[in-house]
Amino acid sequence: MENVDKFVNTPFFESVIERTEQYIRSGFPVHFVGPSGVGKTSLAIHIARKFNKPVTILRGHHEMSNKDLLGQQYGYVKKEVVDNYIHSVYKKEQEVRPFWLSGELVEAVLNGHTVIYDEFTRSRPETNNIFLSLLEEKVLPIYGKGKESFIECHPDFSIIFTSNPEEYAGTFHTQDALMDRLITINLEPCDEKTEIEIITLKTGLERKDSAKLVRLLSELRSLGNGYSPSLRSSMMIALICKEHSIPVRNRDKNYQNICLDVLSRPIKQKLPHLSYSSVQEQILKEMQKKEESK
Ligand SMILES: Nc1ncnc2c1ncn2[C@@H]1O[C@H](COP(=O)(O)OP(=O)(O)OP(=O)(O)O)[C@@H](O)[C@H]1O
Repeated sequence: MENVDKFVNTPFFESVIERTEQYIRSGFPVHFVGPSGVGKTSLAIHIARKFNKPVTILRGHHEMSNKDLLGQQYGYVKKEVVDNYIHSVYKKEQEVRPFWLSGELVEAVLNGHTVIYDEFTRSRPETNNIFLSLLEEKVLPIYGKGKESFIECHPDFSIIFTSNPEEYAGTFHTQDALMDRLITINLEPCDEKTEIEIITLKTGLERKDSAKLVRLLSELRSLGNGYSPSLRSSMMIALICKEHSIPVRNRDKNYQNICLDVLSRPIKQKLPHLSYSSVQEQILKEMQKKEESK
């Protein structure tokens, strides 16, 4: 689908985009924090493109190490020069030196890329330590490469971090010193109008059907705490309905089944005291309520 990568911009995003651009142009790194599926990565990519520099995306994970970011020795290269120009003289010179493969962050720092470090709290704090000097002193320390111990940061280099809130499974507590260097913006879930726009544009579902789906999701989100089911869930349902010509009608059995399959897990997460079947009853009850109130 042609609109898959398109960022849907509505008044909801205007202020945060403007502020982020200002902070970055003043040389400060920005950090978007928010629940899963709220649109942090999409927003970061959209803003990063505005700087007209190559965009490097790093994705944090438990196994990420300094070697991934900075590079590492990757075997050896051997150079051999044989001089046999005069028959009676045979000279051979050999040079063996370690082959260094630069990490992605090095390229980005040297060449002034805009970096998105997505889900950075999924990397270990000790891995993220290198950002302390990069963000403050504008130098990147290079370990294990002999004499050259740091590289200077290109003036165009900028960086946007994203993360889920700390209580999310699989995230590490970030060192205060790193948090202190970032401007952290808490991303709230978008408003209904924006969600309808995103679904309509990205899945091709008719606007009135997107609106119906978003209303149902909003009701279900108001049960329990937190932002769930996410925008990802509404897009999944919309795309399946669109591609298989399933009517977005609360009494339609196929539509009900898709909603139950996609929504039961996230709703159960919000309402852990309920059994799986009670969660499904709750979803169906909400769907019936909507149908009656039409
Ligand atoms: N403004 C937008 N325009 C178009 N699509 C969007 C927009 N915001 C979010 N989306 C879509 O919603 C889905 C979730 O967005 P995204 O991956 O950016 O969320 P996230 O907050 O980074 O999630 P996670 O924390 O799980 O990585 C994606 O399919 C994305 O394309």
